[in-house]
Amino acid sequence: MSRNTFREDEKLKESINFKVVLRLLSYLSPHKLAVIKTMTLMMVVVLVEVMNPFLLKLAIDFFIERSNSIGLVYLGVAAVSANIVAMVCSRYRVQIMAKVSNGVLKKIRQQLFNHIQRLSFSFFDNRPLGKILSRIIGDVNSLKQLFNQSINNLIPDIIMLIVVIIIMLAMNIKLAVMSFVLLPALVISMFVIQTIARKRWQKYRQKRSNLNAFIHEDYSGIRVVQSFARERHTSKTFDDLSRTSVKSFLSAMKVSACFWPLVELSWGVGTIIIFWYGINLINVGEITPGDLVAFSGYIGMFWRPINNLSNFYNSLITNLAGAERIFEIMDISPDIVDCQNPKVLPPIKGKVEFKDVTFKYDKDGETVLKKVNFTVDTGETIALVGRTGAGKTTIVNLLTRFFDTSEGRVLVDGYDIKGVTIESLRSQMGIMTQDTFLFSGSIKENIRYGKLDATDEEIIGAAKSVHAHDFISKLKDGYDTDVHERGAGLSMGQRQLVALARTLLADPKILILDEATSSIDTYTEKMVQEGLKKLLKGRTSFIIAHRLSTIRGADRIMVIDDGQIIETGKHNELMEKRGNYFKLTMAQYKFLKDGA
Ligand SMILES: Nc1ncnc2c1ncn2[C@@H]1O[C@H](COP(=O)(O)OP(=O)(O)OP(=O)(O)O)[C@@H](O)[C@H]1O
Repeated sequence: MSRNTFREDEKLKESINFKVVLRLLSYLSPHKLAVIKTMTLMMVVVLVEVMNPFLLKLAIDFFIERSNSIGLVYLGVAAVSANIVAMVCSRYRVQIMAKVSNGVLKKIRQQLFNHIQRLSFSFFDNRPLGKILSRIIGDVNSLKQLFNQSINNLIPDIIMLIVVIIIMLAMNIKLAVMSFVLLPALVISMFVIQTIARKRWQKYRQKRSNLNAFIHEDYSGIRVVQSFARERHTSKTFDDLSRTSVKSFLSAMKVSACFWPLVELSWGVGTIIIFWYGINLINVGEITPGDLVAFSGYIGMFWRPINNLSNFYNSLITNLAGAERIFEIMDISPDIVDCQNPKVLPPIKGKVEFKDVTFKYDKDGETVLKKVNFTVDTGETIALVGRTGAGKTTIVNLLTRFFDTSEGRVLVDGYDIKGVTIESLRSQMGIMTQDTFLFSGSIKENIRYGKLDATDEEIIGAAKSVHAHDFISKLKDGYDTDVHERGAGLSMGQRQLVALARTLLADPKILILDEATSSIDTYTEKMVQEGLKKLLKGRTSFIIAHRLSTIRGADRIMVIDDGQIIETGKHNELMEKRGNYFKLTMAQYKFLKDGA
């Protein structure tokens, strides 16, 4: 999936990629038995269908002609019975296939979901969420059509076509050849129509995907849209995208609509030719009237699979593009993975070391951290300060292995974090950022996310520690109060208190608070700081805060500038030094004073 926004069309493939076809087919291998069953049932259906015109010929030429009504009744009963059997087989076949195709799709969707969850931040940073969603939902659904069509129609159609051609040739070569006269012209026109239509349908998909991406982006940023009163502006963008999408739909429809009339015309003209030529053959005694009636039945059976096959070809190309996009995502390896034979990080104490750490987000991009060195002892509280864009968040992103160092090493309790499993590393860390995300569900469930087997007492204990208990108890349903996705329904400060309780419940040995308390008012923050003080005991913690008043009590303050640590010390030491920290503090103090 290419990196883009709702303004750009995704690149789509034009030809059939057989590797993709094989990869798709491999999903059927656990269902071999079901596929064999379906094929057998389909053969029965095809056999009965092919038999019908022949039975009609028998009825006309043998029984009606000789006025043998008893024979006719027997033949009728046999034909009806055979068709009932075919109907039952057909129904059973559809049931089996529905089960198989849904099983396959469930597996693909699950694999895709699991895989995307493991992908690195950079994947999500570079792709609109709306487009990712259309992969998981839209593209997987389009595969359903492909699976159903290929197993339900493709094989029976091919078998039907071959059998019908053989029967027609066996019945009368001249009449058969006459039936095929229109075929080359039709195949060429179908091919032309399908090629144009396919391109247009692809265009429509691109436009629809852009529209999805825009809707998602707009709704995610709805607060910004409304606060700037930009509804009219976004409605216009929506209207433009929607109009383009409808336009591309209509343009594709226009071409596709030519398809059926063409087939029906060929079918009709073909049948007229057969009757005209057939009557001549009857007159010279070369065929019987029964032969002609049977032939007209076979001609329908001849055109139908041709039409289905060309439809299938079209759908194959269109839907394969969906499959390709799915596999393209599945083939993206996460940037951050466990090394070969990783160790499981044992329960840690919390010592952290950065050794000559250099880092760039992009290979050719700017160096964001330059040979950073520091050691943090177990239980120390470190504050990272510095102007915006200095590299503070990047430092903690490296510690949590959301990104890997470009050079140098990060050690936790002496273990190089690249040598241990990501799960054993991150499960011992608690990370809280400013954009607190709460899931839909009760407050209790949200706190329990930190420790899935936590008891109610533990949950309440954690909430009390961060002073969240008071406000939660005042809510109508207390801890069972429902919060909506992202925490709507709670104030920003309340959301952060819940998130703090969640993080503390996880009992991490290393705690990272990245602007985590920025939305808590000074009074609440004071309480939280009290609670945190108790809980930070015995934990190594990194606090990033622009509000310098919040980090005064830190054991050590590291001032970051341009990817380097330029000052280190306690608040008082740094203030006395009158260096960068002093300047930052004074600037903030002046700003607050002027603002007041
Ligand atoms: N995902 C990313 N891809 C590319 N560059 C990034 C990415 N994240 C951050 N950067 C760049 O890295 C530099 C350091 O960013 P970082 O987020 O570490 O700064 P910060 O000190 O935490 O800033 P702030 O106080 O504003 O949060 C910035 O120049 C930023 O533009």
